[in-house]
Parts: sequence; structure tokens; C-alpha cells
Amino acid sequence: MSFTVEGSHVQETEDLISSSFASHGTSVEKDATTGKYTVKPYTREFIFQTEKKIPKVGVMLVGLGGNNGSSFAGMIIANKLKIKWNTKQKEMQANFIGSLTQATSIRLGKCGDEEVYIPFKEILPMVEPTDLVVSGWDINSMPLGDAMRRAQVFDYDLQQQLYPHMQKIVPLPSVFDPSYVAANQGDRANNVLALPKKEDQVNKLRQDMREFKEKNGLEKVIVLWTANTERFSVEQDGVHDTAKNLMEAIRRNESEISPSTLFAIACILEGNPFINGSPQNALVPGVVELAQIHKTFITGADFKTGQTKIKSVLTDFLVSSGLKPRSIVSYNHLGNNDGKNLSAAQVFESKERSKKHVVDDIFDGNPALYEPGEQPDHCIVIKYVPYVQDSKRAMDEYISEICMGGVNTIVLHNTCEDTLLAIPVMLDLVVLTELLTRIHMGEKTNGGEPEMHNFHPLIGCILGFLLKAPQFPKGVPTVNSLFKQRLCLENLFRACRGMNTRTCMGLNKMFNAIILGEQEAQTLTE
Ligand SMILES: NC(=O)c1ccc[n+]([C@@H]2O[C@H](COP(=O)([O-])OP(=O)(O)OC[C@H]3O[C@@H](n4cnc5c(N)ncnc54)[C@H](O)[C@@H]3O)[C@@H](O)[C@H]2O)c1
Ligand SMILES: O=P([O-])([O-])O[C@@H]1[C@@H](O)[C@H](O)[C@@H](O)[C@H](O)[C@@H]1O
Repeated sequence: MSFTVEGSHVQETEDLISSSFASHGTSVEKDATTGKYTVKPYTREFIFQTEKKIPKVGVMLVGLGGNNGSSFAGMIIANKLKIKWNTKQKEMQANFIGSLTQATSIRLGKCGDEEVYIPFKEILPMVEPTDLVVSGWDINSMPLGDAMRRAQVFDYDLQQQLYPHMQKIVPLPSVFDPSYVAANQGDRANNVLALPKKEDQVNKLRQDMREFKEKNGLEKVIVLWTANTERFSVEQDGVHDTAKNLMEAIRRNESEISPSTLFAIACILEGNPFINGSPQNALVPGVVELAQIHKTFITGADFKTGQTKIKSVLTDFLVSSGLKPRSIVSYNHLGNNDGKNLSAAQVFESKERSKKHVVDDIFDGNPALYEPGEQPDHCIVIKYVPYVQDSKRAMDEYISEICMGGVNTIVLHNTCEDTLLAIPVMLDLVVLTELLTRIHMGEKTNGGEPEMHNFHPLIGCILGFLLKAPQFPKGVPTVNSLFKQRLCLENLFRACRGMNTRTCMGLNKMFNAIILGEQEAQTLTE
């Protein structure tokens, strides 16, 4: 670890970092007669304990043979082998650009006149990406070397160097329900578990995880869904509403239970965190309850990568500047298999939800501009155009009302290899989910010793920076503003290290500037 934190509030041993943290907040009371608000500042005292030992971690991808899955495996191998490759422009070297943990930094503070920053991944002990063991399932049996070639994501020279290493990885047969995806996905399904009963499917997935863990001498396994987007399951009382009903529904082979929900259940029963990288409602209420019973992390939904990430920043900028977006249209076309699957209306609706609702809280948070429930026109369009393959084209138009009847129109064009935006986000979800399993917290109340416990299983409220539709525990308001989400993550880890949390900008820096300004002014004479 590149730094230590001084103070009696933090103790570090070989195995543990313990810190106490004062969290300042405000509650508001409304006078029923006058309607006036009273703001009541308060402080809560928390204890954090972080286990420092980094376990040997395995990642099992559902959809291993897809563009994201095969490219994720390729990225890990290429970085492990420090592969360099030639393109028509220059020699490239394997990297993790686009990863929050591997390619960004955190400000430590000021050392004399120097602003000191550390790599994000040094704030707390995190697993090294190149130590991850990768496996997984796919309904298509293609070995990963051929799957990489099919994906057409990596440069040719890189593919050639990776091929022998990737070809050794073969996806395990998976659970498949054609009613949940586009009909055009049927021709991929040559690697499906021949187990008609859902209970047997769940048990086989659990066995796969145990065998993977044992064979590779792993201490932890994390499962990440990067398979096709599914249509939403129609949630039914008596089936999806409680853990007991869901498990009984599986035993009677209820049809309306999606493969992604079955994977989530198998993970929970094995104590393996489950991450849903697609937009469907895999984590139905019964799954959430089961995760709470088994104290296993579950999170989702839908990696936040390009067009939607920009939307959460741009909309936040407009509304927090007092400008009033009245129309947002997000169009994109892409030619990979994801785009092919999304060409089915029911599947598209899953993606439309996650891409659209990513800004709801931003409008709700500005009653000066928007009446309760008022939202701009918001339209999502996704088209499948095979020729562009993974090079997704995104076009956006934002029309906002400005001062005195003015209108501002912002148009964006954004082209990218969709997969190369997604795989570093997948890495962060795995690395941070594993880290969060090693952090326990408790609250000091009435002077007694705090009871230490894990975080709530729905860690989407911590990992929202990486997800379009982070699922929050009931009653916790969703925050989608991208930089609030990043600050939330950074401040949690700063608290675990016993460091002060940061506001959006260094308040003390600003105070210094104001005070220094005053002091300088006093020395000046006309
Ligand atoms: N930028 C991005 O690429 C991005 C961003 C956000 C979300 N996503 C989501 O990530 C997922 C994967 O994207 P992709 O581009 O890799 O798609 P892809 O179609 O290339 O890969 C999906 C893979 O899942 C496999 N599959 C389908 N059903 C399965 C099942 N039941 N079990 C196991 N495997 C199954 C398919 O055979 C395919 O190989 C999609 O749901 C997509 O919406 C992608
Ligand atoms: O770039 P982004 O909006 O975050 O997310 C992407 C969408 O723009 C694209 O349409 C979809 O096919 C991808 O799966 C991904 O969801």
C-alpha cells in the first residue's frame, strides 16, 4: 500500500484496516401549519473493517463466447502476457484503458505545493486483473479463439497472438429459454443443457461453479451475466414475489422464470456474487430476498458504457445549470449479435427501459424547473445494421429551454467499439464486487460496541457508476448522476482508510483561496 493514514481513528494490522468515520447529514422537518422546513444537521459514527488479504478469484461469465465475454478473456490474457501488436498506425500494448480501478486516480491531498494523487486501485487492496481465472457458459460451443475471430473486435495481429491461448477455453453448456430472447438467436444454441427441469438446471450450474472453484484452487468465484439481453419476466405473485415462492416455483418447473434469474439463484445458493450486465429484471423480489437470507451480493443492471454514460453527465450539467431539457432523442445502430438480438421488440424494451430511466432522478431533483412528475420527451432508438459490426454509432439530440424563450440544441455523434467500452466496466464490476465482500461495517449507537455486518446484498447503490439501472434496496432513492456515483464510491473507500471524504471539489481548497484572498487584500494599499 503506497500510503498510511495517521490518527487514532484508524488502525492497520497485517490482516485488517479498521477505521471509524463520522458521517454528517441533515434531516428536514416540515411545519404542518406554516409549511416551513427546519433543517436538522446530524452526525452518525460508523466503523469499517477491511480484510487486506486478496483471495484467489475466479470469474465465470454467462455468455463467455460473445463479443464481451471473449474480449474480456482476451484482455486479461493479453495483459497477463504483456502482448504487443501492430496496427496500421503504430505498435499497441495491452492495457486496461476505460477501467475506473485500473486507469483513474484518487487525490490524497497536498504535499507542500504538490497535489498528490494515487492510482484508484491503491486506495484499498484489490485483486490484480491478471490474477483472475476466467471461465463460463455459453449456449454456443465455439472455443474462444474462434469466438474472438467471430466477434471481429480485436486487431488482427492481436487475434493471431491470442488465438492459441484463447482456443483452450471452451464454454460450458448453459440454460437456454428461446422465449426470452430474439428468435434470431436460435441458430447459436448448440450447447444447451439437456435438463428439462429448472431445479436440475440450477443444481448443474451450482456444480459447475464448485468444480471450477476446486479445479483452479480458488477462494472466491464471481459470476457475471454478459449473455443476451432477455425480455422482462412478467412478475407474478406466488412465483417471483418471495424467496419461498420462487424456490417452490422452480421445483414445479414454472415457465416464467428466466435463465438469468436461474443463474442468480444458483449463485446465491453457492454464496457467489452475481452481477447482471444486461437490462432485464433478473433480480426479481424473490431473488433479492434469497440473497438477503444467504447474505450474497447481487447487482445489476446493464453495464453503463457509452451513450448512456454521456447522457447521465450531459443531462446533469444542463439541469444543474438551470437549463431545461425538453426533448432527448438517443439513436444508435450497431451490427454485432447484441444488436441482432435487440432487433426483437420485447428484447429492445428491456434495453429501452435502462437507457431511458437513467436520468429520471435528475429531473425529479430540480423542482425549480420541473413540476412533480414532469419529464422531457425522451426517445430511444436502436437499429441493427450488420455492416458496422461492433463499431456502434450513437447519435443524440438534446433540446433545452434557455433564458427568455431561447432554445439550445446539442447534437452528438459518438462512434466506438461497444465491446471495448464494456470490458473494462466488466473488470471494475468484478474487482469492486470482490473488494466489497471483504468490507464490514457497523454503527456506533448509545456508546455500545457496534455490530459488524456485510453490506446489503443489492450493492448497485455502491456500484451505480458502472450500471445504467443500478438496483437499490427498497426505500433508498436512486442516484444516477455519474459524478455523484463516482464520489460515493471514492468516499466509501476513503472512509474505510480513515481519510476524510471529499465534496465535489476540495472545500478546504476553496476556503483557503477565500481566506488567502482576504489576507492578500489586507496587504494591498491603493
Ligand atoms: N457496450 C456493450 O457491449 C454493452 C453495454 C451494456 C450492456 N451490454 C449487454 O451485454 C450483453 C452482451 O453483449 P455482447 O455484445 O457480448 O453480446 P453477444 O451477443 O456478442 O454475446 C452474448 C453471448 O451470450 C450467449 N448467450 C445467450 N443466451 C445465453 C444463455 N442463456 N446462457 C449462456 N450464454 C448465452 C450468446 O450465445 C452470445 O455468445 C448484452 O446483453 C448487451 O446488451 C453490452
Ligand atoms: O452505450 P450505452 O448506451 O451505455 O449502451 C449500449 C447501447 O448504446 C447499445 O444500444 C446497446 O446495444 C449496448 O448493449 C449498450 O447497452
